[in-house]
Amino acid sequence: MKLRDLIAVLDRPVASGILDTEITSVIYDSRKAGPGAVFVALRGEKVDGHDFIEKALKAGASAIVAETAPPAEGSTPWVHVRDSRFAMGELARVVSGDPAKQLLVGAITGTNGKTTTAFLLHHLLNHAHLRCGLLGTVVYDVGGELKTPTHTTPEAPELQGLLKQMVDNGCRAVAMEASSHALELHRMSGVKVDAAVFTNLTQDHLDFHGTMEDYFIAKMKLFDMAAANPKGKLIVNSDDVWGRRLVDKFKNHEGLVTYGLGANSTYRAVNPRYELTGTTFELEFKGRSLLARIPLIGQFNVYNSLAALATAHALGCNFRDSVKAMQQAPQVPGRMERVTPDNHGFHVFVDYAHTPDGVLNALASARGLKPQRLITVFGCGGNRDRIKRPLMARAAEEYSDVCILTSDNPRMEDPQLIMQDAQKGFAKTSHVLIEDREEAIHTAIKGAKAGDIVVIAGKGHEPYQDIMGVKHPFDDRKIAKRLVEREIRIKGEKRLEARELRDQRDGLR
Ligand SMILES: CC(=O)N[C@H]1[C@@H](OP(=O)(O)OP(=O)(O)OC[C@H]2O[C@@H](n3ccc(=O)[nH]c3=O)[C@H](O)[C@@H]2O)O[C@H](CO)[C@@H](O)[C@@H]1O[C@H](C)C(=O)N[C@@H](C)C(=O)N[C@H](CCC(=O)O)C(=O)O
Ligand SMILES: Nc1ncnc2c1ncn2[C@@H]1O[C@H](COP(=O)(O)OP(=O)(O)OP(=O)(O)O)[C@@H](O)[C@H]1O
Ligand SMILES: N[C@H](CCC[C@H](N)C(=O)O)C(=O)O
Ligand SMILES: [Mg+2]
Repeated sequence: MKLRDLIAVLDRPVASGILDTEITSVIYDSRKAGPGAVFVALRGEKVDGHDFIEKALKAGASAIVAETAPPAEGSTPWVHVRDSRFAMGELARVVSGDPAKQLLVGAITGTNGKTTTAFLLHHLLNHAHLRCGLLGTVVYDVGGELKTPTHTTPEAPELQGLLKQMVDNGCRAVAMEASSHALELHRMSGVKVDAAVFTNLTQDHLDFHGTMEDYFIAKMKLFDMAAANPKGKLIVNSDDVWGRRLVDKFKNHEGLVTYGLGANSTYRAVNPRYELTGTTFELEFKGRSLLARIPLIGQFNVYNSLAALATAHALGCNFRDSVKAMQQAPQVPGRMERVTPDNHGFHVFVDYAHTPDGVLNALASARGLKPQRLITVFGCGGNRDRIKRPLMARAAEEYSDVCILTSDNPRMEDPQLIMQDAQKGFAKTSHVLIEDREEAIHTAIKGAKAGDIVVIAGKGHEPYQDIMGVKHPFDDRKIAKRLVEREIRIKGEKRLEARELRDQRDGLR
């Protein structure tokens, strides 16, 4: 496509140089530059992409998009824009042929529950024979082909490329997470959103957004996008206080639907029953009531299921069929994932709770299963929101009988200092500090007795531990399974030894 045609989509660009240049890709990293690429200079948190324009050109980039005017001399194709991140979204969309136009786009935002709801929606849409892609924290599925994610919501050029692959692979829909970073940084700009879903808003990412209000404003952008689509649907958790603000803002929008456990929701769950193997509840909708069963644990998964069901319905799936299909919902990797066999004496769950509210919800769910004792292993990530650390400790001890505070991904920080930050939130004394995460998990499992539940929170599906920028292989689920098997073996051996001793003693009598 010619640069001239491509930039027609931008708002008042100031272009110079040869505009008939052929453009085949949009990039924002000079190290990936080559012929056919338009390099978009982004002002970053660490460096300024404008400082890499020369490098991009030397590497063969065909054109530049920048927030600065071109140097006086030179004939480089150059497009001067007001906001290069926003421009990048539009350019990436057009270069990829606007794939979202050919897909039903269900996008989920909120502090917690995005991944789970996206997985559930993906399941329901596939079940309704709407071949569906999935983009989020755990996996990118572009229609049968799986990829390891770089971000929860990737940068615009990658995002548009993935959507295009979905279209090429015959997908008709996509279930995607819209992170607040992505919304703030215009990674989704230009994407046509058919259904915007709001799960909840609680404290996280204040290092990036500064205040809860700004964090909320970032999330709200997804709803402006859906509201701009004449067929757009807005699906909101009306039990959440921030959700109610969304409801208020869009109360006159005909695509607005709500869900929750509260009395006035469009989709409402009542009488939930929580068991080790799943949850049942009655689902009320327009005076009808259906019995729903999900193989997922905890009240928060009732919310995630309601969100997915309401969205699938809004996107045209048969409601009754979807409710039935929820019985076969997939286990979301690392979200209250049980690693112990059904008949085991105590149970171990691996969960991704890494916010105060996430921890509270995960542990409340475990409590709902009525354990003898609840043993929690958790830590806080480095180089991220520091304010949440003591709040996570507070949340952990609220429901736990024993808390083992350990290291999560310390990244470039000292794990001892992160733990000290968190420790300030403990009001009681029933906690232990063990920096080595494997040792912490081992201590919890060794100490667990029949009837107990161990929750290992924070890293869920992550297969690594990020220490000083190096990702060391580390998987809570694999480690917990291995340690449980070891305990079973040791206990078995001890029982055998005791029996042999008894037999010997009896033989001696
Ligand atoms: C806070 C944040 O989101 N940062 C994003 C931001 O990085 P940055 O502002 O620090 O960029 P920078 O390193 O200063 O570089 C500025 C520009 O110079 C360019 N550059 C740099 C060096 C060079 O040699 N050549 C060159 O062209 C870079 O490619 C970039 O375009 O822009 C980068 C490129 O556009 C992103 O990759 C990066 O995501 C980083 C990796 C990240 O960790 N983001 C996380 C926090 C994130 O986005 N998380 C959310 C999920 C959050 C949730 O759980 O809800 C997500 O969607 O994944
Ligand atoms: N609806 C919910 N409300 C509150 N907590 C939830 C909800 N759903 C999940 N959680 C908790 O939050 C954790 C993260 O869930 P999930 O991965 O689905 O959310 P997410 O929004 O995608 O998170 P992230 O932004 O980190 O990717 C879960 O492991 C669980 O402990
Ligand atoms: N999406 C989350 C992941 C946190 C996972 C946790 N294990 C940590 O490292 O803090 C974030 O970027 O804050
Ligand atoms: Mg996620």
